[in-house]
Amino acid sequence: MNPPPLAVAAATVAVAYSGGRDSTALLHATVRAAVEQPGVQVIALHVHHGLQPAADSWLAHCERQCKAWQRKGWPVRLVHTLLSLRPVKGESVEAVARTARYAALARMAKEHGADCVLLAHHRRDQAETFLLQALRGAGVAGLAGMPAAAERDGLLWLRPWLARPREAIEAYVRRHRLRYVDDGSNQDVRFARNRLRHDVWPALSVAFPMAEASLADAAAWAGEASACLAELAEQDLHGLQQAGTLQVAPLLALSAPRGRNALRAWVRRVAGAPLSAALLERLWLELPSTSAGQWPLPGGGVLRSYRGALRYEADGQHRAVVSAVSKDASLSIRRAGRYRLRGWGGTLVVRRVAVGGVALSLPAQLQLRDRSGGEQFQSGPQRPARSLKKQFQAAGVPSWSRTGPLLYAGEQLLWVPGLGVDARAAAVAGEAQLAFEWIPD
Ligand SMILES: Nc1ncnc2c1ncn2[C@@H]1O[C@H](COP(=O)(O)OP(=O)(O)OP(=O)(O)O)[C@@H](O)[C@H]1O
Repeated sequence: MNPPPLAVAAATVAVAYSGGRDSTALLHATVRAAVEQPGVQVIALHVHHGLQPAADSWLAHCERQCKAWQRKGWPVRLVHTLLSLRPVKGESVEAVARTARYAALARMAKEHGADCVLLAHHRRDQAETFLLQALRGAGVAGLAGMPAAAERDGLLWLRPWLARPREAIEAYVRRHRLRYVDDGSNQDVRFARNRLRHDVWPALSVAFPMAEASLADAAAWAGEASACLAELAEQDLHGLQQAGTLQVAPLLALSAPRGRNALRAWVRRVAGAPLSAALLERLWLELPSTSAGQWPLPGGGVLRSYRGALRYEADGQHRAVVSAVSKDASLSIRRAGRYRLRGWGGTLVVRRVAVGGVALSLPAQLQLRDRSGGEQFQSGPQRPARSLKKQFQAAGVPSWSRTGPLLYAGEQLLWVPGLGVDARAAAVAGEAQLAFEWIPD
């Protein structure tokens, strides 16, 4: 089996290592590939969820395994986090564990200088995810399953074996006589994925021997469809957004599937959470006849329509929390993603773009500042630099769209919320570049 793509990774590569069969195989293959590339260090990240007594012995196993490989001179070390999760009644244990696990993995990776984390999901996991999503009635974004590569929390998350059949990983483990731990909770049929594995998959694979490959293909098609919908929404939102609001009349002039696609994407962007199917349905029915209305979002915040524009407002409780948190003065951005800045009361969304951004290297050390009054901003290459106040007035940026930090690299002003990139900092065409968007809470 091919080793994971270390070429894309930097000097330190992190592998999420539960001690189970798949991540043991991936860690082993990664460390062996690192042996061939002097200078590359592998860190095995283990999360102890604090949910099962047996988890102590899994951590001990992972420690022993990494020490044994170190004794062979292999460039690997274990880093772990102990959590003590106490899901409250009604919360899904799996969901709580997953959220906390990814947060712990991200924290450990960053602390130890890795900017890429490898996960050991394979083709069977993808096929199962597709089926589980379909059984939940998901749309194409859910059916797309897990991405092979994703940028999140300032890290690159890779699943190098996502297209590999499960049998190939089992064969690898046998060939190298790898020892791994068996998580007893995988037998617990209260969890949907375990029911699928134990009750459905054996029968399905006998009746349809190609099930794993076909379902993983279907997930890939759904992924393409989902990417097309996201692009279409991006294009549509370009003409529908005005100063942080969504213009209702042009939205409703789109065909229903296209308009709903744009509305879903906008809410996800401003509220940072998906719109439920039921609320989307309601909005689509009520927007045409409501001149001033409001629709609370289950995750907090409210959508308000007024004078033909739809706006998102975070709830008061949330705002109180924001004002109690101090404003970050610096930020390191090395890749696209959503950067939540609680003290500033919003989220900085960073995207890769072909034109109109700043060079990829500039945001690596950003300073975040409030307006002090003397700033000069240049809106185009042939334009004079003018005070921010004049630029805001000329561009008709309302006061509530002027919130958010000014972004600087050293003393160079890069970007201003509501105005965009300062022309003096703009990247040249063809250069790798990033664009920003400020979304207030
Ligand atoms: N406790 C953990 N600590 C670190 N990484 C984890 C942990 N649990 C899961 N992962 C990572 O997420 C991947 C998927 O986890 P999941 O629980 O779905 O699979 P799994 O069948 O337990 O995988 P494995 O056989 O490697 O344990 C794992 O392969 C591993 O890379």
